[in-house]
Amino acid sequence: MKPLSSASSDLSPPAISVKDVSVYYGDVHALEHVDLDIAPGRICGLIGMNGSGKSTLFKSIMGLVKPDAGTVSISGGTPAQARSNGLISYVPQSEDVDWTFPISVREVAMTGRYGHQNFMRRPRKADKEAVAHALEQVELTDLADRQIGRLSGGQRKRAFVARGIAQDADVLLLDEPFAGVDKKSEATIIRLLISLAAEGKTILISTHDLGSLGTFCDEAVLLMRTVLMHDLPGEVLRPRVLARAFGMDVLDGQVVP
Ligand SMILES: Nc1ncnc2c1ncn2[C@@H]1O[C@H](COP(=O)(O)OP(=O)(O)OP(=O)(O)O)[C@@H](O)[C@H]1O
Repeated sequence: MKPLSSASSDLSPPAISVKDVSVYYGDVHALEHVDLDIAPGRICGLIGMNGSGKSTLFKSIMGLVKPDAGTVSISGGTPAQARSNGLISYVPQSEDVDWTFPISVREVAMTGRYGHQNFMRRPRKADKEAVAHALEQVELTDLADRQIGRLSGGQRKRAFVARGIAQDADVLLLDEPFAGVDKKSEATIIRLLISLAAEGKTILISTHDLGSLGTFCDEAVLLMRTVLMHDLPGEVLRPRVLARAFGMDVLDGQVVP
């Protein structure tokens, strides 16, 4: 496991940099003064109880929610620049996806190639090869032509991970990719994340599965509207820290909603 390094080298900016970000939904203070730097090539686990602001943080990093205060940068640029340059990919929570949309698994993965295509968006050989490779990696080649809604929970998550791989994004955000997912899909996703990080990709992943987090993350962040702790997983996952953050909601290493 790599040691925690909050700062990147002087030459390269952090892959993800969140500076004093606050987000309000009316009178709900979802995030307050969040500071977080993640260096390139790291896998960072994001934990926090329900409503602690994890999804809001992802959406702020993606530029889908505009912070009321503070700034976000992705490899030194704005989230909008990162999105239009295909630098960042997002696996949203299942509830945020319209599963009835008439799009196949292959087409979902192909949306990751939009940044590589011209305005006509006609897939070229390189796009088709990247998608085929991504589907193979997530073990969905056999289901490539199936409508996305006709997949299991784990297969749906893997389809979105395939989109990120096909996109060749530098930064991957995964919002609870293990929720409702079988152990095989979870193991496939974890294996892929480790190999993507070894290639230099940066990964921020939220999960309620605290047991698995310690096995593959380089660092962990405990969020409760603000960053309570950012350290090695072994430090953040200490029972005393978790008991303070989650109260009675930690049972056998699992956060119970
Ligand atoms: N669109 C919205 N409008 C109003 N309030 C919102 C909205 N989205 C989130 N909230 C509120 O903001 C706070 C943070 O929500 P968020 O979804 O970011 O938390 P979370 O940590 O992802 O939760 P969970 O673990 O349940 O997914 C909560 O109090 C939530 O009720």
